Amino acid sequence: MEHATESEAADHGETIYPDSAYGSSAMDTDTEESQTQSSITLTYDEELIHKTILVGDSGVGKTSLLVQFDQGKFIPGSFSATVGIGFTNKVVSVDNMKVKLQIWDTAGQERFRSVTHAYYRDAQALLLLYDITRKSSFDNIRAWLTEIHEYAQKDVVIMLLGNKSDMAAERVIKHEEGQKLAKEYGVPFMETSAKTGLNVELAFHAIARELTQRAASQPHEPKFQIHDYIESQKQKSSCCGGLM
Ligand SMILES: Nc1nc2c(ncn2[C@@H]2O[C@H](COP(=O)(O)OP(=O)(O)OP(=O)(O)O)[C@@H](O)[C@H]2O)c(=O)[nH]1
Repeated sequence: MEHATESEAADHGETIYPDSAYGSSAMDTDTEESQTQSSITLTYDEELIHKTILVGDSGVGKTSLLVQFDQGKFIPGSFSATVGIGFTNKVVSVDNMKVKLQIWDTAGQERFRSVTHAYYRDAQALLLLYDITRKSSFDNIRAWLTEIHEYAQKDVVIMLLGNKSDMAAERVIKHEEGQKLAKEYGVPFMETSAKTGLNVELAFHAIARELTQRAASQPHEPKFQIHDYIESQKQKSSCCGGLM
């Protein structure tokens, strides 16, 4: 099994999340409005912690998407590949309930694959990203899905995201291609931009809502329809802003 060391990270000029593979992380910011770990202790129900993992090829924008969701900003400039794995906690509201998303950001590079596989089985949701300007990242989605089916829980919620939608001039993967692939695998799909923030909140809120409804619903109750929710919220946000 490959392990990332700090000296290895320094050699490659990469970002490392110290000790994150063993349960703590430099990225553990535990925020709704950047709350600290201690201030949040009593504000959420322990049962409503949902583990979500970001996966996809190196450079598709996983870290950037998480930073945009957590801090509402995009840091342009040189690309610093993730080493190993790190997590960020973020509290979101679902129907007036506080729900904590523990979001694991994985390294897309092949050499860290065995490290990240170990985290799949605890994940309740998985955001699978490709870059709309890089065909290879889209072509690799099938291989990612094969891995996911091998290592993750059977009922894991998967969402396909075509990131970097702001880069219209460099686009090589059409929106419809992403939609078609997602349909083939029966997973929800949307295009996102970690730069402009397009659909970033929506992606994470849809996951939070789906997992919360699953946790709370009775067998006879109608199931939450994540596809319908995403479509309705896309329409709302293009007209009025804000998530319901
Ligand atoms: N224009 C644009 N650039 C983006 C977007 N998302 C990420 N980038 C850029 O793409 C590069 C890679 O982004 P990262 O977030 O580091 O990619 P990653 O998937 O976390 O990469 P690994 O850590 O190696 O797995 C960086 O230079 C980002 O600034 C986006 O939505 N739009």
